Amino acid sequence: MTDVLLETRDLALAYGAFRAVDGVSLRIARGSIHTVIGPNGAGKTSLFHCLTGERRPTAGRILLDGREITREPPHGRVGLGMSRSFQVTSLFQELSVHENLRLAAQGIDGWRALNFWQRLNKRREHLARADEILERIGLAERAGVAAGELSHGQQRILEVGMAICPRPKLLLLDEPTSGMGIDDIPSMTSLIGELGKDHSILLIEHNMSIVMSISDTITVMNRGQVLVEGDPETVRSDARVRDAYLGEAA
Ligand SMILES: Nc1ncnc2c1ncn2[C@@H]1O[C@H](COP(=O)(O)OP(=O)(O)OP(=O)(O)O)[C@@H](O)[C@H]1O
Repeated sequence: MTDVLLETRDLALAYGAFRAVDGVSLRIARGSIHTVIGPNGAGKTSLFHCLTGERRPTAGRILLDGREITREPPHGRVGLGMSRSFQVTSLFQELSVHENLRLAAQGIDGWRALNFWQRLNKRREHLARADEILERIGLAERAGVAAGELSHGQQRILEVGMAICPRPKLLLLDEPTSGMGIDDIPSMTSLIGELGKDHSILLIEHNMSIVMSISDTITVMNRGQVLVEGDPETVRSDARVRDAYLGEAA
């Protein structure tokens, strides 16, 4: 085992002649919260899509735990321990909060192949996992409510809970606070900070106060490339970062 959980080497994604991701080399340390920021159009979402397997990079490599996954399809990456929460809501709206979590815990067990007793044991395990996650994400009191009845912010929190149910090696979060009301943002921030204690997380986030308060490492992208990387203090005080964001405002 190395300390680097996810690595990209000279990763590129071109749309026609335009290189949205242009030679990005990242090293995500095991056990860290690593955030990618950058002005609009910097290439963050394109990078994220390469990592999840939704987009095939035009050049470069991706390694998870030292294993090449560059050509692995999205479901293969999930099987290898990468889990993501979605920007668009992906819950079963009619099912209860608890049932959504149980289904997520059941995830990739492929339990149709198991015998009856194993199935029963697995079911107990999944129920226990759902209970544990309910507590962890602070939705225990809403366990029996249909997911569709939750506030938007609570739905986003449930999505993160579902993403951690199968005990992923790496949790990928794409703008978990997008569309959230100001009142819900602190719960999401503290949830991610809390999860960072025993998970490795790659986060894409616009909200600077969140980024600065919970990240161990920040990679700043600009025009498809890595502009600066370091801890929050280093990034905050870097003139190139200020210039990139000022350029965006202009
Ligand atoms: N499917 C596509 N076809 C062509 N160009 C695209 C496509 N998707 C994104 N782009 C372009 O690639 C560049 C990077 O976009 P991307 O969405 O990755 O940036 P981003 O950093 O996530 O931006 P934002 O913060 O606005 O979401 C932008 O100039 C965008 O217009």
